[in-house]
Amino acid sequence: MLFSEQLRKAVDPIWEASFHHPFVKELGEGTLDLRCFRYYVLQDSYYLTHFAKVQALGGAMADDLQTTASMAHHAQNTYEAELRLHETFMKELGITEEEKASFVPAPTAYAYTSHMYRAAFAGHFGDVLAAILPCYWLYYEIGERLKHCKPNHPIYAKWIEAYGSDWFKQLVEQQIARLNDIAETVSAKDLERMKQHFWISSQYEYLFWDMAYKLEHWPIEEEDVYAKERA
Ligand SMILES: Cc1ncc(C[n+]2csc(CCO)c2C)c(N)n1
Repeated sequence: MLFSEQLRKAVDPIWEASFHHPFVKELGEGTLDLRCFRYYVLQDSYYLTHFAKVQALGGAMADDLQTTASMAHHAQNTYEAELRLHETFMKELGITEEEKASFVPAPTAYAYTSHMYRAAFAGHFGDVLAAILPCYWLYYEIGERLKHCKPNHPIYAKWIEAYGSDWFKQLVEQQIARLNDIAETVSAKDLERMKQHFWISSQYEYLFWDMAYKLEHWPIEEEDVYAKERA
């Protein structure tokens, strides 16, 4: 069994939980509360900024120049495809500069991005790839599942379109193939560590939906901007 297949099997219950999370289901149905999506877009912009940095770190850690160049290209892609999409959403949702300036990463967004840096710190390029692969792969599977949903909210339809597209499929396949190539060359101990990064990232992907659905916040905050909305 390919290393990627072993990983996919190990996280199946976690990914199933993501597929059935109310955030994902309601996004597909178009019934998701816009406050949750708005919150998600802000937290995800923070996440993507760090994701691009981790991709660039991975590029710096790669053994060959082709992979370095490819990872740098992927980092640019995160900016061009996803962060720009979020910028459009922010405009459409009327998120103000003031709101952006007072942004605070939520506990889960902070923990998830920290996990990716920690994986990078663990050793080699394979660690980085294993930690970032669920982001590509899970979103691809969600995109495939939601592809046929026609939520009557244009923002949700645009989100689904982004992840259900063919360019995205190629991106995911390329990273899976890369991970399998690396798996052939590293030790059993390395593979175990990579498996753990993948598993933890999968758990955080689930937590990320949950964070947005519940408008998660730190237990003690000077000014809780979401307190009024939760009340
Ligand atoms: C929490 C969270 N996880 C995964 C993605 C999806 N994603 C993030 S970077 C990347 C690769 C380059 O586009 C992909 C697919 C997201 N947006 N937010």
